[in-house]
This record gives sequence, structure tokens and C-alpha cells, in this order.
Amino acid sequence: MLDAGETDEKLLEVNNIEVIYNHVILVLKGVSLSVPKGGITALLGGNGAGKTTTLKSISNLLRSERGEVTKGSITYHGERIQDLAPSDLVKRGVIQVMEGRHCFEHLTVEENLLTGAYTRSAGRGDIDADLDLVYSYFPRLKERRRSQAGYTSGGEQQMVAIGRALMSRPETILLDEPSMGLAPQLVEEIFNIVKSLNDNEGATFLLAEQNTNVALRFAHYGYILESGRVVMDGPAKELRENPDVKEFYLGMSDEGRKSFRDVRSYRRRKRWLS
Ligand SMILES: Nc1ncnc2c1ncn2[C@@H]1O[C@H](COP(=O)(O)OP(=O)(O)OP(=O)(O)O)[C@@H](O)[C@H]1O
Repeated sequence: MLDAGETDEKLLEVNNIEVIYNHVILVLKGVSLSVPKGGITALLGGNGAGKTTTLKSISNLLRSERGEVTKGSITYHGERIQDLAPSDLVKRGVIQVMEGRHCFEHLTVEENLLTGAYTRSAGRGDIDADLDLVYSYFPRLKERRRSQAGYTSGGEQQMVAIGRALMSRPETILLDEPSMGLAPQLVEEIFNIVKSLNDNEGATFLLAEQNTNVALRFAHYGYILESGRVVMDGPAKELRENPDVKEFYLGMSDEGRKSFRDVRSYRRRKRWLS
């Protein structure tokens, strides 16, 4: 059964992609995933698993890092998007919010938001209406609209980064590690806003997150990446109940602490998969 807001229309399809950095470093070894329209899909995994690389492959931001998709394909609404410039992709409705917030520190909060509308030819009236929409989701940003972004808190900068993405009126938002460096209460606040944007505006999300716990509470579906491969995927509810996910990603297990032997057999299994 589909959760509220989620449809079974496939929007974004990543088919068996391989990514190589600097012509030699193989980082993604055949990643496939599919993002339904109106859903929140989570890309999970530890440091270096390949989450950011997957998002950048989709948004075409690899080239500046000497990275390249060498095999496989990526389609959006059935159209191959691999050769599009990132700005053309934004025009088609796909935008990435980079890890680490990336605000223009010397601009005010509102000026930062306005930069998000640059790909559109909308008039001032439409843009003002979109600003109001962003402020309705992030009332804190309205209070701080005239503050220099560099002097706002980490949580507010994350809100600016998401708000700026919203200004391009995206259909799909690729959100990289929204919880990074934020206190638990703020992480909860950000994820609640993601959920309301999904519920009320129908925004589709693909989010990369190390915080499996919070991501699986808010997402509809999850993919777990390890060493550049998807090792497990399923509806978020099922992943939350899966004993291996509980043990290795959520830090809990039904049978109490597993023995070292069990851990070793899991590691063997992981090695076998990689
Ligand atoms: N520009 C680059 N050149 C070479 N190797 C890279 C580059 N960017 C990333 N890598 C390597 O690719 C692998 C995957 O990195 P990636 O950033 O995609 O992982 P991640 O799952 O997002 O991890 P994190 O949560 O730490 O950001 C890592 O081993 C990393 O060292």
C-alpha cells in the first residue's frame, strides 16, 4: 500500500550506474534506484558509502570533481538526463541541496533565497508569492530575513539552503545529509518541514542521510549503500524492523547484543557482497 502523498509513478530512475573519479577510482559499482513521484526516498549508509556521489551523478555535479558516470543510465520522466547541464536540470524541476548548507555568507537571508529563483523568468509578483510560501514553512527565516546569512545558526543556514531550492519551484529535491552537524531537536524540525513540503506541496525527495533512525521515520522507502553498492532496499517500515538494519544502523537488536561471531558472519556477508 502507498503512503499518503506517494504515487507509483516512477519519476527518477538510476539504472546500474558506475562512477569513476580521476579516471581510476571506482566509487559506484552498479547502483540502481527508483524514486516515485510524491515520495520521500532515503539513501542510507556510512561515511564514504557513495551517497553524495549518487546524488551528484543525478544532478550532474560530478564533472567539477573529475568524476564521471562510466556505465548505466539516469532518466527523469523517462528522458535521459546524463548530458544536461545542472541548470537545465533545474529547469526540468530537479534541484540539489548540497551537503554542508552552502549559503552565500555575505548576502542576507532573503537575498540568498532570491538567488534560488535565477533560472526562472517569473515576475516580481510570483517571486514574492514564493518567498511568502518559503517563509510560511520557515517562519524563523522571515524573522531573520535581513540578517547576513553567515551570522545565522547552522540550523537556519540549512533552512536557507532548502528554502533557496524551493524558490526554483522544484518537482524533485535531492537533499544531501540535512541532519549534518545539527542538534537532535533541529534535525527533527527540518525533517518535519520536509514531510510537510511532501504532504502539502507534493514535493518529491531523494535524501542522503547517515542518520538512519530519523530518515527511516520520515521516508517511505530506503536504499542502503555500502562501498558503492546497494546492499538492501525496501519500504522504510520494513527496513526499520529488519534485524540487520536494527543491529548495524539503528544500534539496537531484538536479542540483545549480538555475539562477536554473529558480527563476524555479517562482515563476511558484507565482504561477499562487495
Ligand atoms: N572528488 C573525488 N575524488 C576522488 N574520490 C572521491 C571524490 N569524492 C568522493 N570520493 C570518494 O568516493 C567515496 C564515496 O564518497 P561519497 O562522498 O559519495 O560518500 P558518502 O556516502 O556521501 O559519504 P559522506 O557521508 O562521508 O559524505 C569515498 O571513498 C570518497 O573518498
